[in-house]
Amino acid sequence: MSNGYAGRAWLCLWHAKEEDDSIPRAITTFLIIAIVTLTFLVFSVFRKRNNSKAPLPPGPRGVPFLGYLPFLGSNLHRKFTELAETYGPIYKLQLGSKLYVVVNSPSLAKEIARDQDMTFANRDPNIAATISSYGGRNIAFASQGPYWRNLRKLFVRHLMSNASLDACYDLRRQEVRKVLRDLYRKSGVPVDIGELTILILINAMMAMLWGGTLKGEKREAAGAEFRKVVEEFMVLLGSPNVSDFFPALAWLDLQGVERDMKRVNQWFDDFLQSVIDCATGGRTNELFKKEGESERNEQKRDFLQIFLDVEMDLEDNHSPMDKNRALKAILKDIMIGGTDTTSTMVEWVMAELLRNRNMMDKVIHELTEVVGDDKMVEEHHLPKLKYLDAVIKEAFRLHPALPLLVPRTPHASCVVGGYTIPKGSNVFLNVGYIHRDPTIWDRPLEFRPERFLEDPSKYDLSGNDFTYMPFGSGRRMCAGLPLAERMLTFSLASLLHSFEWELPQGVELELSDKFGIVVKKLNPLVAIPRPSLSTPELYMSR
Ligand code: HEM
Repeated sequence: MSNGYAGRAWLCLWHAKEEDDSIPRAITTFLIIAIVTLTFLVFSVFRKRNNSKAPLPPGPRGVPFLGYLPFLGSNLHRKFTELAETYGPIYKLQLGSKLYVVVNSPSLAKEIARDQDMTFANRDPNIAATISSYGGRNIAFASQGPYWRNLRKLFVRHLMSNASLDACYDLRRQEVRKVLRDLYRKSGVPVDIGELTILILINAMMAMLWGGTLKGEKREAAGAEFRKVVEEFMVLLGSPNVSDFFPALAWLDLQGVERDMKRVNQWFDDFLQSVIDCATGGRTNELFKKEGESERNEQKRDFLQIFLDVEMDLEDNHSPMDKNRALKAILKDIMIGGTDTTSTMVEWVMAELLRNRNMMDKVIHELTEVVGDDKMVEEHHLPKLKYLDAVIKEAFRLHPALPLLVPRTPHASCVVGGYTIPKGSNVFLNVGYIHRDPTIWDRPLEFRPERFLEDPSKYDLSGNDFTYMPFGSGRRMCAGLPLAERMLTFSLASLLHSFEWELPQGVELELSDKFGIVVKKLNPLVAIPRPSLSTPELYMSR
């Protein structure tokens, strides 16, 4: 019987005389209620089956409208760890109108980053990231597809290859040597290690990006300005923004994040454009003509020059303007993705070594053996520094710069660990938690580099072992790993070989951290350098 027919029958019977029709009327009413209920039940079961057989992951309850937002606090990584203790290997959080899923076990991380890597290969950039990436058009935030694939291929093949990195070694070495010279002059004076290393990283990155293009004072001036801009950029990228949790309110830009990011981004953009113009000797639309070629320095091939010479296959649109934008997006990927992360790790390693003097002694002993105290560190020494390598790996385990990686977004609903992860949700791989899991690591809170020496082939940084992945894993893992490894080890080896480091008198070293897009030490590390090389002339070498 259709609902329309049942409805008409019920109306007829209802208007019949009460005394004649009370029984049929009751039966009909009962039948109609039964049919409507049955239809509703069948429909909801059918809908549930159609959607998925698996439930959503468990998770804490929030409050109406805001979800779990009021309970998150400012140290996201610690809150996520606390929740993992209660809800287990996978849980969900409703934050405003968005659903977040946190994964806390190696086996589920493998399901995401290997078994279903393709499904989870998208990102959902927040508003600040969307602005800074030209609407998700850089490597870090582009959705997977031909554009992202080609951009990443270009980056990895042409910039991160051993040949390219060897070709620009001289450019980054000069920057490290310059800092060592300055430090020599400041011997005995307390130094903020974080400030020192971000300076090394920004100057070295700038040298590699356009060091053969922009020289001398122009570059020095740009370095100081750049540091301020990169800092502001990182704060804006990591700020919790109401507009991200409630897209319907985004037009109000309540915290002004969108406004501020547009301003900072404009500075960045103008600067990059002027460097590109300088390299090409022409305007944007002449980018891929070879007019500026004669002025280029072929001896020191910077990244910009490598890029300008490469055929860019960006698939969707081949207009010169688009290539120009892709180029700027990649330059930003390197400046933003590569400087703060690497310098933060230098600071963590130095802090752990200053706290564990016996390990510091072992590192110094190894450097003396491999390099000699009458020489400066060179990149060819690095593969022989096995103990320093283990110290760095252990620092990545206990203090991963991005303990939640960069969230991934599935392009379709799927099932992980028996739970549905809906399309479009944001998925965090909680690497910080996995790296301290006592079921995986013996005495996980101890800093013990020896664990990486026991079986050196077991752990590397390439994300193949899901118990250890400070650079992520799968197709979205860090694209800059080869450069990060070289820069981090070279900077640390140079600082530790050229100087003895000690804490200022009375300073108590503690290792608490603070959450941000990169997790840093809460209190800056301050230490005093004293020259340790055999002759002062070595510090003056270039
Ligand atoms: C110690 C230094 C660094 C650490 C700890 C680090 C860590 C990471 C992590 C965890 C991710 C996300 C991986 C994922 O989602 O699975 C990432 C992505 C990325 N990193 Fe790094 N990174 C470092 C240095 C660098 C450097 C030096 C560069 C550039 C030269 C760089 C460029 C990128 C890019 C472009 C992405 C996005 C990849 C994509 O989405 O396809 N990173 N990095």
